[in-house]
Amino acid sequence: MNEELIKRAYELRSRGFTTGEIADELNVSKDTARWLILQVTGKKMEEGTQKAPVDFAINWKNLGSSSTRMMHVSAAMADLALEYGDVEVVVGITVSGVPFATMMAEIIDANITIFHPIKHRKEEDARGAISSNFASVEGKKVVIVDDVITSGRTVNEAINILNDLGANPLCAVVLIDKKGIDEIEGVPVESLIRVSRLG
Ligand SMILES: O=P(O)(O)OC[C@H]1O[C@H](OP(=O)(O)OP(=O)(O)O)[C@H](O)[C@@H]1O
Repeated sequence: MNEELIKRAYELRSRGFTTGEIADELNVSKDTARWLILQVTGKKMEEGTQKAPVDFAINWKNLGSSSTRMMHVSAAMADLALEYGDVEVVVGITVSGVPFATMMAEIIDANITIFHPIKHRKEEDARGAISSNFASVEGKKVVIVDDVITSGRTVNEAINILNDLGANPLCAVVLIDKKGIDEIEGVPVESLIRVSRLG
């Protein structure tokens, strides 16, 4: 498995991806992305780089490649969200949170909108932003949806922007929470699969 990841990290690096982008693309931490790259750049004998960081690479392609499977899993995520009461707007984080959010909104008969995190925006002074093509969030009870939490930064950013826009974030729902957190900025985090460190 490591070999496959190392190869993918190398390919991404060859295509000009930064360490942060490789981490995002492979759903691993930046430390892990750095380690993967070092394995093929000849620097692997450097101190501290021989042992792989403790991390999990998430590959949900068997789910993402089937709309039927996505629908079932989105229904389970919607069910988690409904534990926090009526939801008015489902906020999908681009890119991978969007298909889950779209299906969840259909299942619970809520509106849908999309959040672009700052890392996907090009202008130097950009902040994360809610797309103007979709539902507005002001004064609305919203649920934030993404595929994976690694550091929690992206969900944290979404919560701050939604609060600034006058929304009421009820909870964040993700497929896999690699950080195993209960809440971010006072907003509960729910996941279908939660990874917990045992030591
Ligand atoms: O908890 P964090 O450390 O913030 O990482 C999690 C984020 O990273 C991934 O986004 P990315 O932009 O890599 O992928 P995507 O465009 O495929 O959604 C993932 O979809 C989350 O949005």
